[in-house]
Amino acid sequence: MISLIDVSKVYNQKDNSTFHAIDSVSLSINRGDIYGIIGRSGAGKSTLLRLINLLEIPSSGTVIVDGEDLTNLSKQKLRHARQSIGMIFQHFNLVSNKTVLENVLVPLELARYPKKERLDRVREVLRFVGLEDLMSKYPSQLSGGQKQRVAIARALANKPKILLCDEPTSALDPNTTKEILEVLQSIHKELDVTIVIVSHEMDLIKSICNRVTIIDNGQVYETVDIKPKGIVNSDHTPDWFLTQLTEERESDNA
Ligand SMILES: Nc1ncnc2c1ncn2[C@@H]1O[C@H](COP(=O)(O)OP(=O)(O)OP(=O)(O)O)[C@@H](O)[C@H]1O
Repeated sequence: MISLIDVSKVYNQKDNSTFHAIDSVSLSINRGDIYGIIGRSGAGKSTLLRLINLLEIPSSGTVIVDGEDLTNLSKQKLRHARQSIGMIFQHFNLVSNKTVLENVLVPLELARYPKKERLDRVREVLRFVGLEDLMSKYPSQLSGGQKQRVAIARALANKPKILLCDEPTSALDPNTTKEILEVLQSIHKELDVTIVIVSHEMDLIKSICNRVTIIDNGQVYETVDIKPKGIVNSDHTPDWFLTQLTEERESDNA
């Protein structure tokens, strides 16, 4: 589904030296994978993800998505190919002065989706993420989890085959993280979308990914197949918080 062949991304530094953010990376992601990319801060995870849809143009190497060499396409053809690759971000990247409905409309307008069918499609994807009732709200009126759902709906609008997720739950609490992971899992199962997730959170990666690449210093350190553990139930109720805060005090007093 996705092949990166000997891909590098080199940045020019202010002192005229060069920095290899991604250094000769080759990897393949199969159709149907929930593929994790993990590594420490600055390892190159986000850069690698953005090379898959050419948000970052590789300095060298080849990026093949669904049989098409993206590195060889004209701007217009690349724009078209990108419609089958949705993306979500840590901080949601919604347009603040547009409503939920208008945010989800944007990619449909850009893709020249048939005008008469746009509203139905917006409703359909918002229903899928459970937000149909909030269509006329603005992002500032939503919780973090709701904002990420809108971002997911926007990413799904053009019926992508691949969803790229850059730290999708890093700005969310454990309860909301669980909800978003469940949405990602249903996208994978029900819509047959291949998912690539960048995260530094080991629990997240272990819960839903079936294959994981560890990135270090811009290079592939190792790729492993794993058995996803399932999404942990993190029902952090007020009682849970209280117990966490007081159990140490009680054992100190014992
Ligand atoms: N536009 C840029 N110009 C110069 N250097 C860059 C640019 N973008 C990223 N880098 C550098 O490339 C390296 C990899 O960055 P990247 O954001 O991909 O890492 P990461 O693993 O996602 O880190 P984090 O987990 O902290 O987000 C970092 O050292 C970063 O400073």
